[in-house]
Amino acid sequence: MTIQTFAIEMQMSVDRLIQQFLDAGITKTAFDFVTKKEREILFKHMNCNKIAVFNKLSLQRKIRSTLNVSSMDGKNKKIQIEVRKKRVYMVKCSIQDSYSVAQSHILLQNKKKNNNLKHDDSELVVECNLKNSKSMPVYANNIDISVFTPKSVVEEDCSSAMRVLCPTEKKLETKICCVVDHKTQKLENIRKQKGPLDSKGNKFNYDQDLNNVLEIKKNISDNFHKVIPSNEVIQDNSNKLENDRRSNGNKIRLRYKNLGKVIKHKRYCKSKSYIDIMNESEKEEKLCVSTTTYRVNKNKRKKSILLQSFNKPVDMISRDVVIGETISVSELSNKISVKSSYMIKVMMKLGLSITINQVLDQETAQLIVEEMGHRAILRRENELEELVMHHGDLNQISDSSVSSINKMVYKNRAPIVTIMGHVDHGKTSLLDCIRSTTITSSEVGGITQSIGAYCVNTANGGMITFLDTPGHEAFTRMRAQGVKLTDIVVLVVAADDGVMPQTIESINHIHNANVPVIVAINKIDKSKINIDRIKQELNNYNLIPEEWGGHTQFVNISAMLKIGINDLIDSILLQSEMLELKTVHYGMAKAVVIDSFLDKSRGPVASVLVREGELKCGNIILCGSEYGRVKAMRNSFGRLIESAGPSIPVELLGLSGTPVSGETLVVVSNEKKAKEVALYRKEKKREIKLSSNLEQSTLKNIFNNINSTSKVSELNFIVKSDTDGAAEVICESLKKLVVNGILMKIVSVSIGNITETDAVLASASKAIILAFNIKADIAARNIIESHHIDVRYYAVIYDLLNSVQQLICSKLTPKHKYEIIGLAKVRNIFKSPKNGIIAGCLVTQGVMKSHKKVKIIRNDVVIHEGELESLRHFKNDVNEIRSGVECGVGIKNYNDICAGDVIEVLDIK
Ligand SMILES: Nc1nc2c(ncn2[C@@H]2O[C@H](COP(=O)(O)OP(=O)(O)OP(=O)(O)O)[C@@H](O)[C@H]2O)c(=O)[nH]1
Repeated sequence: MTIQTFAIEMQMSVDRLIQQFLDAGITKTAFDFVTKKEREILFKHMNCNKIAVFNKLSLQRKIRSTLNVSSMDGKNKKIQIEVRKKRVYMVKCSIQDSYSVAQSHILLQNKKKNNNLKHDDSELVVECNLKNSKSMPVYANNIDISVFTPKSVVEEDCSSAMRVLCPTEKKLETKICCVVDHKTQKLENIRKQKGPLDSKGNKFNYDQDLNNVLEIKKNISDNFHKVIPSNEVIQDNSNKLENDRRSNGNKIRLRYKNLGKVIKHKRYCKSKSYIDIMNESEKEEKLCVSTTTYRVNKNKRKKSILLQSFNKPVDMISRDVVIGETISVSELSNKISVKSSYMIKVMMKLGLSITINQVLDQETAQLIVEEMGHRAILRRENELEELVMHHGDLNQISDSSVSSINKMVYKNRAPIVTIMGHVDHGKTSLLDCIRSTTITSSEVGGITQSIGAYCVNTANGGMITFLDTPGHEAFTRMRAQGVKLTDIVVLVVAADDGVMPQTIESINHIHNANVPVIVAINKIDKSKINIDRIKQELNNYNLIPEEWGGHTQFVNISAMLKIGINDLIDSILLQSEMLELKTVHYGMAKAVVIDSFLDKSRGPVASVLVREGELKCGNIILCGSEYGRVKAMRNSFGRLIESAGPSIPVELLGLSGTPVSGETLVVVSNEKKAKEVALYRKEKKREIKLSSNLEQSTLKNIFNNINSTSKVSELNFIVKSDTDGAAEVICESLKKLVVNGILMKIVSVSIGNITETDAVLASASKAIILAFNIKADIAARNIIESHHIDVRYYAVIYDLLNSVQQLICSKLTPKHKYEIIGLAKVRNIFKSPKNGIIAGCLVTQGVMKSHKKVKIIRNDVVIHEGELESLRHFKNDVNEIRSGVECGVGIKNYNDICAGDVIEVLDIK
C-alpha cells in the first residue's frame, strides 16, 4: 500500500501522514510503500499519544421511606429513612476513536479480500456499545467484536491501565478470548486444507488474517486491565465495584435489548441473569436482608418493604472474663452477655443458691465462668501494690545475675543487736555503758517505754547497731518486734534476780525467731550472787553455756562498774562474723519502722532502720498506708544526714502520717503510684475495720449484748499517746484487763495531743480519755472543762494500768448498802396449819418490819438469808413491832429455825 492510498484510508492529508510517520520514527515520502509493520508502528505511536476526554454525567436520586420498628416496651416506632444516591458516569470520547475506525476499516478490507473465509457470524455476539465506549472496536472477518468497557470502571486517567475487573467483565473477557482462540484455530485449519492459493489463483493472506485475529485477542486483554495488588487501588476500586454491581442489572437488560432479546422480569430478584451476575457480596447481603423485594413495573423499581432482621449467632462465643477479688452476679452475667436469670439457673445446677445482687468470691466466679465455657482471667486487686513494691532497682536484679554482681554490690553490714531481759535487769545501763551516755537517769519512772536504736562505733573500727527494748511486761509486742529486726540478741539477766517472767518471755521470742543469743549476766558486782544458779536456770530453757558443752556464749558483766563490756562486744563481733552479714549498699532502700510519733512542729516523724540499699533525702517513700518524700533525716546521735546505708537507724520527716511500727518502708520511683497504693491500703484497712464492726453488730451479738449489758457496766476509753508503739501497748494491756461484769471498749486510738475532735468524741461516747505522755490543746481543754470529760494523764505505763484497774474495781463494787434496822431473839417455835413454822421472838433492838430482808444467825454464823414473810402480834398481822415487844415471825421458804437463833432485819439504802 502506498502512502497516498493509506492517507485516503486514514482520512488525512499525505503531508500529515508523512509527519505522523516521522513522529513515529519512520521517514517516508509521498510515493513510498507502507508495510504492515510500519502501519502497526504508526498506530501504536498514535495510540500512545491519544488524549482522552471525559464527559461527566451526574445523577442524583432520593428515596424516602418509613420504617416501623417495635421497641422494647412493645410500642411501634416510626423511623424516617432517606436514602440518597449519587452516580457519576464518566463517558470517554477519545480522538483515538477515528484511528480505531480507520484501523477497523483496514481490517474490513482484509476481510473482503479473504471472502472465501466465510464463517458463521452468529457465533459471537457481544454487546457493541460504540456510542459510549469506542476504545477498541475490532472486526475480524464476519466476527464483530467490540470490547465492552464498563462505564463504572473508566479510569479518570487513561494512561493508567490498572483496574480491577468485576466478575461480569471477567466472564466476558474469557468468552471473547475463547471465541478468538477458536477463530485462530479455524484459520489455521483452512490454510492447511486449501493451501496458499484460492480458486482464482490468488494468494490467500492467511498471515494477515491470523495476525488480525491475534491482534483482537491482544486488544481484548489490553482492555481488560489486570488486577494490581495494591491496597490503595483495591480500596479505590471497591467503591467502583459497588457502583458497578448496582448498575449490573440495568446493563444486562440493556445488552439483551441490544441483541433484540428483551427479557421482561416480573420479579427482579428472580431473574436468572441477575442471579448469574450477582457477585458473592450481593449473595451475602441477600441472605442477611430478609425481605428486600423489588418489583419491575414499567421499568420502575419499587422497594415495597424494608425490614431488617439479624441472624442469631449459631456457635457459642467464648469470652475472656476478667474477675476481680469479688464480683456480683449481675455484673458477671453482663460480662458473659447472658441474662442474670440464666446465670442463676446455671449456679443452681452447680448447687449454689444465690440472688442477683449477691457478691461472689473470685474462686466461685471462676468456677461458674468456666462451667459456662468461657475463660476466666483472675485479676489481683493489689497488682499495682505489688508492682510498686517490686519496682525498686534492687528487686530487678535477677537470681542469676545476683551471683555475678554479688561481690560488687553485696557488702558487709553492721550487726543489729537487740538487748532484752526482765525489767530493771540493767539493759539501758549496759547501753549507756557502751555508748557512754546517761539515758537511764533520764527515763521517766525508771523504765524504758519504747524501742531505742543506737549506732556504736567499736574500738576496732567496726560498727554495731543496738536496739534497746522495754522490759516491762506490758511491752511484749515491742520485744517481739525487736527480735524480728535483729541479727543477734543479748539477753541481760541480773545476777541477783535470776530468771524472771520477762526473761522467760524473751527466751521464747528468741527461740521463735531462731536468732543467736549471747547471755550477759549483769550486776556481778553485787554480793550474795550465784552465777551458776542462773546458768542452771537458763539451762532449763535450752540456753547451755559453751563451757557446759552448749552453743550459747555467757558473759559476766557489771554495767554499773563497766566490767566485762569489752568481752561482750568481742562476743558480739565474733558472732556477727560467723553470720557473714551482707547486703546491698546501693539502690532504692528498704527499711523497717521502729516507732513513729507526731511532732507538733515537724509533723509525723518515723524512726526507721535501713535494711538494704541507700535511703536518701528527697526519696519518694511508701510505708503502709502512708507515703511521702524524705524531707530530712537524723541519725542516732541527733545529727542531720543526707543518706543512710544498711543497719543505720534514722529518724525521718516527710511522711503523710505516722506509720505503724513494724511496717516496711520502701523507696519507690513514682509518687503518684505510691499515693494510689497508700490510698488503696487505707481503704482496705477501713473495710476491715467496718467488717469487724459489722461482725460485732450481728443479730446474735446484739442479743448477747442485751443479755450481758443488763448486768454489766460499760467503760469506754479513748487512748491518746505520744508514740505509735506506746499506743499499741496500752491497747493490748487494756484488752487484757477484761473483767466479768465490765464491758470495756476502746473508742479510738491515736497519736499526738488531745484535740477538739477527741474531746467531742469523748463527750458523745461518754468515754474516759487516757492521755499517755501528751497534753491537751487549748480548744480541747475548753470542751473538756465545759462537758466535764474525764481525762487522765500518765507518764508511766504501770501508772496507767493501775489507774484503769482501780476504775474497774470501783465499777464492780455494789451500789446497794444494807442496814440493820432491828434485832430479835427466837424464844420458841410454833407450828401453824396456815403459815407453817412460826418463831416466837422478842424484839431486842430497833424495829421488826414485814417483807424486809432478814439474816438468821446461829452461834455468830449466818445460816440463812431470806425475807420476813409474816409478822404477828398475838393473832393480828402487823407491819412493824418495836423493841421490847413479843411477836410471831414467819420466814419465807425456811422452816429450819430454832430457839436461841438471832434474826437481823435489814433495810436497803
Ligand atoms: N549494782 C548494779 N546495779 C545496776 C547495774 N546495772 C544496772 N543497775 C541498776 O539497775 C537499775 C535498772 O537499770 P536499767 O538499766 O534501767 O534497767 P533496764 O533493764 O533497762 O530497765 P527497763 O528498761 O525498765 O526494762 C538502775 O537503778 C541501775 O542503776 C549493775 O551492773 N550493778
